[in-house]
Amino acid sequence: MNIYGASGHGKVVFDILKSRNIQIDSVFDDNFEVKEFLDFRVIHKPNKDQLKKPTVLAIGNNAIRKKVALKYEGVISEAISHSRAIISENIQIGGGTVIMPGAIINSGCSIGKYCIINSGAVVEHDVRLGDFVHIAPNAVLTGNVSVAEGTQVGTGASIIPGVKIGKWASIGAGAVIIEDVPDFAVVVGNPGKIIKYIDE
Ligand SMILES: CC(=O)SCCNC(=O)CCNC(=O)[C@H](O)C(C)(C)COP(=O)(O)OP(=O)(O)OC[C@H]1O[C@@H](n2cnc3c(N)ncnc32)[C@H](O)[C@@H]1OP(=O)(O)O
Repeated sequence: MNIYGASGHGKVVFDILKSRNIQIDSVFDDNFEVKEFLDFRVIHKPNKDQLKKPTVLAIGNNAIRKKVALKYEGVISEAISHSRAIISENIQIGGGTVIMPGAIINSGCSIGKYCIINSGAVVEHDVRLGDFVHIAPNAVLTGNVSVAEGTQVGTGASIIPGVKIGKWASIGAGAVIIEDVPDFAVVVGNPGKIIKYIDE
């Protein structure tokens, strides 16, 4: 399998693959200044042969991940998870999603494509996540929460049951979200308040 993204996030993806005894063939990155990644020489323009192996996207930024995912859609891997994540068998999960160590995903969830469920995040029963969502470390999504495409839920944020969060929004680290959040909103604090909107 290949890793696309010679970054800190890429190192955690590397550990996920190792936890599943999956061989890493090549590491790609668009940045020509990044030449090495762990024991790998970074490839900047992968050729057709190199792209025959399934490729895991290891790009933390949701918008950049979307751009690269659309370019390489045919070669992106199935969802992958660390062997020490706890994942219900009764969930749906889209290709290209990565689940870090210690994450918990409970029954009835529907997780989109190309999401990141980061270390120790809790995704409770019946949560729905759109594509390109990032749930940062230790964030907690309680039952029946929904998060639309491209939104980042910051580290340690908590969202009470049933709240709906719009697309391409950003929930600040440690925020406590007790009401619905509109598209593109940036929300911080306890209780969460909108401080601005992200430029579309
Ligand atoms: C493995 C990994 O590392 S995964 C990485 C996960 N990443 C995260 O969790 C990051 C989450 N991001 C944040 O919390 C960011 O601060 C954001 C997105 C909420 C805001 O970022 P920016 O748009 O750059 O806002 P900026 O830093 O200019 O702050 C704007 C105001 O909000 C305040 N603010 C920013 N973040 C927070 C926060 N989490 N909680 C409370 N207040 C905050 C700032 O103090 C500032 O207040 P002021 O105007 O009174 O000075």
